[in-house]
Amino acid sequence: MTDGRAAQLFGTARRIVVKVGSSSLTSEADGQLDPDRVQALVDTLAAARSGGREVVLVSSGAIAAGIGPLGLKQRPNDLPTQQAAASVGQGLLVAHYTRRFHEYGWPVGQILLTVDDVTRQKQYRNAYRTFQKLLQLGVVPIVNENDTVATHEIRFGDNDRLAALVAQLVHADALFLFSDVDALYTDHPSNPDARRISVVAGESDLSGVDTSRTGSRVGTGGMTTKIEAARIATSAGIPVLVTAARNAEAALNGDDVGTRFTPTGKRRPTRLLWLQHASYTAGYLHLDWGAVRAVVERKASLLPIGITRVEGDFSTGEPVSLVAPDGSVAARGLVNFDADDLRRVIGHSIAEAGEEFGPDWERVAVHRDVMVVLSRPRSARPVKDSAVAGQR
Ligand SMILES: Nc1ncnc2c1ncn2[C@@H]1O[C@H](COP(=O)(O)OP(=O)(O)O)[C@@H](O)[C@H]1O
Ligand SMILES: N[C@@H](CCC(=O)OP(=O)(O)O)C(=O)O
Repeated sequence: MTDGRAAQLFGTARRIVVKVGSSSLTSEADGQLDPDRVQALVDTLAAARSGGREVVLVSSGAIAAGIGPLGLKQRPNDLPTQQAAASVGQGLLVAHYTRRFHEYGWPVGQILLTVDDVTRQKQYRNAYRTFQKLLQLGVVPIVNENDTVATHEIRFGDNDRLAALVAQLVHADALFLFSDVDALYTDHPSNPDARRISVVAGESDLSGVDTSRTGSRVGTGGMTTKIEAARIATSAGIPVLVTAARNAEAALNGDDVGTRFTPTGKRRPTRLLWLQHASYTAGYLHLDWGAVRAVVERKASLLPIGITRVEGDFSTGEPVSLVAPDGSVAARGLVNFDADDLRRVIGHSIAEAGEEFGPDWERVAVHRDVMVVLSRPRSARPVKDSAVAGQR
């Protein structure tokens, strides 16, 4: 895709997901919600809505908005206080948005999501239908993680990845990630030698880019989570623009601002994409190499005979990771057995399982129709992948 075309895509995208970070909604002095910043963002988004575009806003800032009313000095670091601050702040945040959008005649609807809502098939479908209905009714959905009930194990923690999953979920034409920094740079922007990267067309454009320093006092994840979010969205064919919230109008117009991530994958039906990028896995099925090859190369269903070990305490229908003997995750899928039942049949053929336990047991462990093979095998235990059942 040429640069000009990519730019045009952002200017013409009809259904857009806009994510705004805490750093863009708060005042630098005290980290508390800044109504003027909220107003400036709403001015731009309401204009886009009035121009016929469908807007889904993923807004951080609940914890920041709770700082003042709770008399806290700064953003809390411990989970219970974060949950309390989010509980107080989320209502205030949405009240601001409701008032501002109302001035332009647009109703807003709050959607608080947990990891389960975008990882479990039934909840995913349910969330999809809710978004569809809201958009059909002309509502601007305002999304945040349900921080008040999220725990360390089952938490996105940052809204960047959540926004990418929401962009997939609603089949967005483009995803905008608004932050306090105007683009991705080759190094932390405080380094005078850091240069803006205007287009990322693939992984090679990211080689040598340093995002190790985290960002603002109130934000989470810095640029690292934005790049990960961009990977998720672009692999589903959705272009991503990272820039500062103050550039929102220019970004929505398709002007040359920020960093554009061009699609790397084709637009596909989203039925299984959530599985690929789900942070939550209910358990791990350790496979022998024969089973890995069958699943990855022949796109076959996974049979119990190819499983050497079952880890976790999952129920039928939950997402599990399929782990190769070298520890990489080769695929993810919805498991066809409860963990304890699966332990009884691993290493056996389907016929043997049927003979021993009855015809109900004659089934594959993970059917290929509910499995995604990962194009980039992942380490079995990335930080976010540690939410194994048993801790839940
Ligand atoms: N290579 C880089 N290019 C741009 N920003 C970077 C880079 N590395 C780290 N950062 C930091 O990432 C921050 C944005 O992330 P974050 O504070 O989490 O924002 P938000 O709250 O908008 O999600 C920037 O303010 C900047 O300090
Ligand atoms: N869900 C949290 C946001 C987490 C967070 O800080 O995200 P971000 O500012 O986007 O890096 C909140 O509303 O406070």
